[in-house]
Amino acid sequence: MTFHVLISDPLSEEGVYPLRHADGINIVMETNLSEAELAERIDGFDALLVRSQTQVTRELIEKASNLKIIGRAGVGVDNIDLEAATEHGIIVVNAPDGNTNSAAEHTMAMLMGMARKIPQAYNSLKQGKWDRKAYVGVELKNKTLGVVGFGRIGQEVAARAKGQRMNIIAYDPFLTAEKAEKLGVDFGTVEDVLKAADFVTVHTPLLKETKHLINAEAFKVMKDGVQIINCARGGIIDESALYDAVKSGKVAGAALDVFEQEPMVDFRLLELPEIIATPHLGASTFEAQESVAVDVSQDVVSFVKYGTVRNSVNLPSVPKELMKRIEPYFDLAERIGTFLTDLTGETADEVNVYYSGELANLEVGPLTRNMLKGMLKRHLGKHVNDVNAMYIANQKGIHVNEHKSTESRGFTNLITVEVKTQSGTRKASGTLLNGQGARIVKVDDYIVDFLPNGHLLFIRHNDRPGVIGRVGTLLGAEDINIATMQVGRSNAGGDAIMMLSIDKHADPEDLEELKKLEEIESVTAIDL
Ligand SMILES: NC(=O)C1=CN([C@@H]2O[C@H](COP(=O)(O)OP(=O)(O)OC[C@H]3O[C@@H](n4cnc5c(N)ncnc54)[C@H](O)[C@@H]3O)[C@@H](O)[C@H]2O)C=CC1
Ligand SMILES: O=C(O)CCC(=O)C(=O)O
Repeated sequence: MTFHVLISDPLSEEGVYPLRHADGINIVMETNLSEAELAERIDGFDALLVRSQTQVTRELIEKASNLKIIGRAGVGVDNIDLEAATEHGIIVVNAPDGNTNSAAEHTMAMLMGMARKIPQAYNSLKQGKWDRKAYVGVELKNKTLGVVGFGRIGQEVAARAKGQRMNIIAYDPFLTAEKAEKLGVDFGTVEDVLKAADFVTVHTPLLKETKHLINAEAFKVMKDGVQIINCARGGIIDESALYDAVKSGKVAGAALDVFEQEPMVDFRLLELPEIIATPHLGASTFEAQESVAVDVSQDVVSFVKYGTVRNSVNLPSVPKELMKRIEPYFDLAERIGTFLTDLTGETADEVNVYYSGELANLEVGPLTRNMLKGMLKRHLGKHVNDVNAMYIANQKGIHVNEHKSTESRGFTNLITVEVKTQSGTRKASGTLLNGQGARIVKVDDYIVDFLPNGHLLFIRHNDRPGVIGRVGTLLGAEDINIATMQVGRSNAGGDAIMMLSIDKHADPEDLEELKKLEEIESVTAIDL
């Protein structure tokens, strides 16, 4: 089957090499589509690759009934509705490191260009003026650079600024005293940073919390004559507050690569000679563009070939080594989930997943997601996958808890899922037998041993002589052949179960006669 990829923003041709050379992938590059045209075209595509221009909105995602993966050739995913993607089970991948260097270099270029008024001087010179007095700058040496957002780019900028003999003070919620000391920077609160800095540079993502982080209040805290840079995202700095701060002389210079609205429509800020700007060029180098496009292309290829990705934004990525160890359990976990849904015939209020033996030492999140996928797909169909299984469970008010114990109960590995519903608690345990595949080894409190696949009948009955024979006869009368049968009981003459594997699906009417038998309490058909 061909996997169709739509590329809707310009990506480096070298960067899409991995896609072009993978079997079964068809690429369509259409980089001039309007929002409406894209919405018309999107259905039928399995993957969509974008940069920052294409707005991947909820409306677009809802029209994309085949979409499985969105690749962002870059870092910021604020142009993608992540919640809508997750809800629809679409993996979003980005390229977190490919443009770090370029963005840091661009920030330094903006810092130096701003401090020495290079764009302004160049413009003046081009107009035939030899004006040296108007373009006196300031040195960076011994000045303090305040870095707000000390992730990949913030740290790279700081390292370069130290080369200019600047002092660095940074704020990031993840920056600790120990890390700051190791990196040779001071650290403090946002306010500490804004107060101390001669130059401020922001390197956070645009989030609810960072929108207008630099606003009129923040400008008040800063030194008079501060200069400010935004090479991260438009909206982190409140543009209207910046305009006023520059006009009033509080801010002596600003260097902007990104804007609240892109492409820019309101050029008012650029009427101020103190402001220099570029049209979102932070990542626009041949190297960065090739690197980010290669990264997302490789993730799409890996998704098509192996179903795994490296840089998912809405699904925790699983290291290769871990993946090798837990992948064999995916199918078992999913089947236990489906088995329990059929067995209970109800939706769960609470699900407890117990991992024992060697699984207790591993990160088991991906297994829990696969189990939930199995559990939810019965009612929600193919729409559920491991990207949205946990999200959907939470949305539906199902509490999911993971528990681990190294005690192996005689098995080298064991997954036990306990489901609490309105009518009670049911559970099933499964294991992966070396070389023999998956087995369900316990249902409720009964020890069993059956393959979790095909057509199954779970029968609860009273332990009486002859009941097994009568079940066989009645199924025979319905032309249902029994392949295997397991029985278990609490005590002789007490509650008992039969686990039958049968050769074809049993319709409810086929089971009516069975249910009428005096000893039978319940009959549940399960198809895995
Ligand atoms: N102009 C351009 O072309 C480019 C812009 N970018 C933008 O640069 C930004 C940073 O990218 P990276 O450094 O790669 O990301 P990153 O994820 O490595 O770093 C972001 C840092 O911001 C911190 N942060 C989050 N909320 C914060 C808050 N309220 N206050 C202070 N810090 C906060 C995070 O803890 C994190 O350490 C992103 O917005 C990205 O989209 C990235 C590449 C190119
Ligand atoms: O695609 C681009 O050129 C923009 C890069 C960017 O802003 C990012 O990676 O967050």
